Amino acid sequence: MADTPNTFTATVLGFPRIGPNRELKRAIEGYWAGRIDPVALQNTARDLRIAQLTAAKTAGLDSVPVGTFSYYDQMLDTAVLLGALPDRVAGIIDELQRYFAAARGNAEVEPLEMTKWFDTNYHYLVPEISAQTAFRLDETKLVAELREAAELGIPARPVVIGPITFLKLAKGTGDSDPMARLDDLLPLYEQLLTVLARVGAEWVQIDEPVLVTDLSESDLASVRSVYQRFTAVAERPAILVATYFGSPGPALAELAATDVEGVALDFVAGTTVDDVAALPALTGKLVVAGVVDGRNIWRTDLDQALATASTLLGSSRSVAVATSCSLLHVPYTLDAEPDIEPALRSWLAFGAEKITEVTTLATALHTGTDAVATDIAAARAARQARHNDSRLRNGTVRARLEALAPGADRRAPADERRSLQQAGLGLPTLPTTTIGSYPQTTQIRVARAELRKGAIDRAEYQRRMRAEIADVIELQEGLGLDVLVHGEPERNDMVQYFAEQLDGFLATQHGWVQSYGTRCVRPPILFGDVARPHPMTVDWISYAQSLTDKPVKGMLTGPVTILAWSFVRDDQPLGDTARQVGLAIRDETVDLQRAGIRIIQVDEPALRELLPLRDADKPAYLEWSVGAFRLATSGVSDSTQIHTHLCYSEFGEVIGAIAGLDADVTSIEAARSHMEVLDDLNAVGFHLGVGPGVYDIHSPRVPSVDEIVASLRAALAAVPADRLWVNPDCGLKTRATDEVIESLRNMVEAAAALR
Ligand SMILES: CN1c2c(nc(N)[nH]c2=O)NC[C@@H]1CNc1ccc(C(=O)N[C@@H](CCC(=O)N[C@@H](CCC(=O)N[C@@H](CCC(=O)O)C(=O)O)C(=O)O)C(=O)O)cc1
Ligand SMILES: N[C@@H](CCS)C(=O)O
Ligand SMILES: [Zn+2]
Repeated sequence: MADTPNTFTATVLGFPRIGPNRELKRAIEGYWAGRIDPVALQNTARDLRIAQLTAAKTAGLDSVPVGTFSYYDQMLDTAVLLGALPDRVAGIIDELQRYFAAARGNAEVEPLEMTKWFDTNYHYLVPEISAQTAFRLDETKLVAELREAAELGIPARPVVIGPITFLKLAKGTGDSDPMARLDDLLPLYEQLLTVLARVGAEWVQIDEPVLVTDLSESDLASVRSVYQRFTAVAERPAILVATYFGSPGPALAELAATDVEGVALDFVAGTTVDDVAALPALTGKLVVAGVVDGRNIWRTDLDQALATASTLLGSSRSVAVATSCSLLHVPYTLDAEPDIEPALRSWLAFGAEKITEVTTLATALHTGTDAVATDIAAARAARQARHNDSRLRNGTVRARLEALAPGADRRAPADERRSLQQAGLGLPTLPTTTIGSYPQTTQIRVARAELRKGAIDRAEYQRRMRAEIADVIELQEGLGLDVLVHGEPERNDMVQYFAEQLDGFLATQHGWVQSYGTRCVRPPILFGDVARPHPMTVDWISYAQSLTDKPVKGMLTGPVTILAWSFVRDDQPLGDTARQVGLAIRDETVDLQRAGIRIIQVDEPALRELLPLRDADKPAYLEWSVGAFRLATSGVSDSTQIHTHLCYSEFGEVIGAIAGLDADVTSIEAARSHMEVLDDLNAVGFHLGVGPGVYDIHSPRVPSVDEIVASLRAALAAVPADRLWVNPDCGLKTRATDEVIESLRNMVEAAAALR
């Protein structure tokens, strides 16, 4: 390692990988379905990587991340890199098949668990580490991608997830704590450093986002010892440790105390120039300044970003301009959105535009502002125009929120509501229901695509969706479910659907972002005050209710989830925006009730996801998030039953907040954690209705009646029968119709057997 490595000036921390037109999604799904062979898949992947590398170099990045491409997920790739796939897939000889078996399971093996990547809407696969995991370096993928970039003359910087993040996010199997295996993992990283140096890497980026969470003293000590140890490797690239999604807080001093050559810091999500100035030990290092937001889509305030970078230059040896995190979390380019109105468009920057912002800032920082004066002036004008735009403020909504009485988000005591609701609904004990969506068949998506292209008109679209609703109602009546749903066929997505109908939001046509594996979402852009110009769901639900005497649940997405899965405005506190969305949903509940709907479910699967990463910030978040939900659900009368639904997370830290939501019935993912959530709810005095998911909808496997009876018996050990509901873990939109019918038939039979 040379004493002074060549530094760089402009970079991003990682790239999206699905392809600008979701080419990778289509290729992988084609490979799974046997439509294309592995070579065709690999060719698509290579073409996407090469296009991206070339574009990055052309745009002027002088260090380009390599290795952030993935067929499914970067944590899974790291498990492959370290030989840490679970034994149950070891017998699968074909590498690609083994990889996808770990990712999504097959008829014989269970996949790895999936969970949210910090506070984002991206899901990673959770590595399983035991005392026996036999780590073994397999650098094939990373080295191949590095060589691929080198052949194109790209100044490539390999990226790997660091050992502390890898182990802290892993799940211990047996009694073992993954962190106990840290010392066993370090020689592999040391070996990797040497391999990368020999292939020509001048720098390596080691991602340690876990450093922005609260760490124990011993973990902090590991930060210093691990990275100091890495610097002792004789033949290695310069080391850049990357943190993102927050400030590394005390971990920064530990890194500063080592001889690593650089640190990447997120100045959008909390790190400050003072944090850097306070650590003289950083003076000799490269600071990669994440001043361009990698997670949101607003055009950067170049004046402010440049001020930050310039100040840093005063206290560091060198400064590179960068995005705050990988571009994984934003769409590829604004070029794909010709329909966005020009004024609004000028406020935005997607992936490609962010790369340009980075190079503009790097030029300004290192060469002077003259060369980019026009760009800086244009950004300033766009920001000013956004600030002054009348659509940002809706006086009526603000006045309505101001005028709300202090008790407006409270309902009568739960027991009073319960008797009223039971008298009105007359449900049996252990009522059966589903979470809302039924399979989103190709037929449904094609109808929507045809509507978009103008091949069918709105009346025809409505006719087809009504036919879907009628089928789903008939199916549920046939199965003997007690509380029915309309099946959500008309929804492209449970957030986008609402955003498309609310003022203050902008929906994109092609702004796809990976959520997990090949599944993508198009987060709407929340740019201004939110208002509901007209009812959003009443016609569909009323139609469904007209087909049956059983109660049909109105189905809405809650304010916290709408925010979590949108690009949110950055010019006011999120809690204020949440109240505006809460008010819009409240109006919808009132209209549903007026239309004769007696049960309304308001989904909040993202309640846990938005929980701040540091303990100190959690109480304030829980206060506003619970408040926004209560505002959304307290406009109806006490005889209307409010349900909520939570999934996709470990609920431990939000269990008190779930009780605080005060929903009459909460359906909650529980099957995979064997109903443990019920004990947690009991521990916080939860006494409302609860529907712990009795089977896992993430797998195509049909649960038997006996299995569901066993789940229900486990639930009955924690919850009295008069509070227990029977439902799957989550919606059924990603499942096939045949599986759904069989599974629900067994679920209804299991409930009947226990009654
Ligand atoms: C519950 N989850 C959600 C999250 N975030 C959201 N914003 N929404 C969610 O529901 N986060 C946590 C989880 C993540 N889970 C999932 C599960 C499934 C998907 C998924 O299936 N995504 C689809 C795209 C869904 C969609 O927007 N559909 C649109 C457009 C459909 C489309 O691509 N049409 C084609 C033409 C028709 C065809 O050939 O199928 C086209 O336009 O080219 C719609 O239905 O109209 C996916 O395909 O990835 C996401 C997150
Ligand atoms: N009502 C939604 C919730 C998903 S979390 C559904 O059933 O798909
Ligand atoms: Zn769910």
